[in-house]
Amino acid sequence: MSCPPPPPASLTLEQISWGDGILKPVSLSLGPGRVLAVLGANGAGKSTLLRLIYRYYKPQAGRVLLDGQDIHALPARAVAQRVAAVLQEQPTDFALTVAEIVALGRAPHRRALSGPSERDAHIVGHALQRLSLMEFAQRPFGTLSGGERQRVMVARALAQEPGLIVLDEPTNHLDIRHQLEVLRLVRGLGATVVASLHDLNLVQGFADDLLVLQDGCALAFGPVAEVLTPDLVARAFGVRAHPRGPAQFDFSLFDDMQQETSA
Ligand SMILES: Nc1ncnc2c1ncn2[C@@H]1O[C@H](COP(=O)(O)OP(=O)(O)OP(=O)(O)O)[C@@H](O)[C@H]1O
Repeated sequence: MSCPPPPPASLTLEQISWGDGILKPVSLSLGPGRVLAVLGANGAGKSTLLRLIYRYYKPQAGRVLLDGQDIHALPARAVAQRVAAVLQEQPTDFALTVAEIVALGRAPHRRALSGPSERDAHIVGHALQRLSLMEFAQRPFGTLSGGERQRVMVARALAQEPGLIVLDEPTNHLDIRHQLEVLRLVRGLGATVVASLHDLNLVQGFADDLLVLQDGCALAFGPVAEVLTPDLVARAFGVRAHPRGPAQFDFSLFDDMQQETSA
């Protein structure tokens, strides 16, 4: 059964602010399929911004537009059909199996009181496969490692078939191979993506655009290659960015390397 991917969403933030200065007015526009990384020191306002985008918070002022429509003028269910969030907080219902957690991603698409359809089961199976979780499908979620749980959360978002996927530090708990795999997978979904990251080295190769926050203010926004400069790193994080020395490595997946070698 083929499942055409959902169309990517466009996202516009119009002067959104929250919490009496915790997030000061931020504006930006992302075209369908763009990947935005959000960077900033601890407490800069990244999670707050993400919560406004996935409709967990309502802006104190301003609007979040999804495909041109204010998300607070839309029913919550309509937003849930278009926006998936992968959060740092994970489900506490540890008794559910991995397959059951991933199947929760289908909930916004189901009619009240109706059970999972054949298509739902297919999409859940596909999401488990893409995150290499088939062997864990019947394991209780609570028995998984932190990294395995994080992959389950990404699989649940995938099962939701979103047009916009919001991820709060998606590489937390992941070893270097799974970090690269998850970011490549998220990038390859074709959805519009907003992800907060702490590792500056992961931004290049993952994101098209970069938003840097500092003390709740947008310090910079634009294409990664233009925005991510030593000067910006110094201002946002208070550290000096050095060119890589001989004991430093850039990492890539083996199949990426094979493609590069055969190119
Ligand atoms: N509900 C709240 N009430 C009061 N202060 C809050 C609330 N939510 C967030 N804050 C404060 O707002 C600031 C921004 O928090 P936020 O979680 O958005 O930062 P962050 O950039 O995601 O940080 P980190 O990298 O540490 O996860 C922090 O100083 C935080 O303590």
